[in-house]
Amino acid sequence: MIEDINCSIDLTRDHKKKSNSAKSAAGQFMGLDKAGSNDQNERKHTKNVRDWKEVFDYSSTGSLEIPASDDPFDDALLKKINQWPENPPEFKEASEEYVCQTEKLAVKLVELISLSLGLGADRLKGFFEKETSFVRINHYPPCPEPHLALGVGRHTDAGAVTVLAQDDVGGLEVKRKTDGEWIAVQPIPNAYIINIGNIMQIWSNAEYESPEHRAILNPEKDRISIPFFFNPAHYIMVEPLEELISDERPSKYKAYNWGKFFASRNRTNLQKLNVENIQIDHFKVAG
Ligand SMILES: O=C(O)CCC(=O)C(=O)O
Ligand SMILES: [Fe+2]
Repeated sequence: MIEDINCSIDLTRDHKKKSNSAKSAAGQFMGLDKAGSNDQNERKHTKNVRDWKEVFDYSSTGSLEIPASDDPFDDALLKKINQWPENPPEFKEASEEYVCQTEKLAVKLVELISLSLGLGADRLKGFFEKETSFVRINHYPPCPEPHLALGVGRHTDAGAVTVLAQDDVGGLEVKRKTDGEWIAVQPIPNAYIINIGNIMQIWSNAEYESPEHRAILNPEKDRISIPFFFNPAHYIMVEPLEELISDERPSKYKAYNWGKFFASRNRTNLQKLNVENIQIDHFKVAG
């Protein structure tokens, strides 16, 4: 992937140790937007090419506590509170019920993954105590020139696991590792797509891998997809689980702070940069 990028941000500092001095900055939350301006109309972009979409985000717990910036020496925290539209009136309740049920599924999946790694079912539970999970409702409007844009550019999901619902339009593609070919993920009615995220890749010391994926556009039809990103607490240092490290299988990644990674991704999602945004490859142990 992106071997030649210099990551100038040091996310390897352990922020839990410094959290006593953290200043909490209250802010509003909608679409990870501290200014409180509803970002439903914002065109997000992945990998510095504008994505052809609008999004609506809400957290599973009603609010999120995350670092105010990706500066490793800035201990300020930001509390982002869900913002709900008045209409349709059922929207808030339906959305909250949706995330409540989806989260139960994500918890179960993480337990099963944990068992599959030869660990106890609850081994990963503690990481999610002050979780930063959220639902994103993606709306991709029809695109008159679909070959010139992407709904979401290629990326891997940053969190632990993603539970993704999509409508019947189709557009999600996953990159096949063997030949780099983009393969369409056909919508299956009433079925979720489960995506392994970067954090699970690292916890499992690459026993699991987070696949690269993207969403292409349709010239005529709107498309909706709804990922639930199951994410740990902001202060968690992400690193391979010690039970999975041995002389035969040394740790493949350096530890990094989840909250700072998250803040960095959010910042670079909103800027036009000359480099691509931060990737877990930056934390790969050389050699
Ligand atoms: O629209 C989709 O199917 C995928 C969306 C996605 O990958 C994301 O929001 O991270
Ligand atoms: Fe994704």
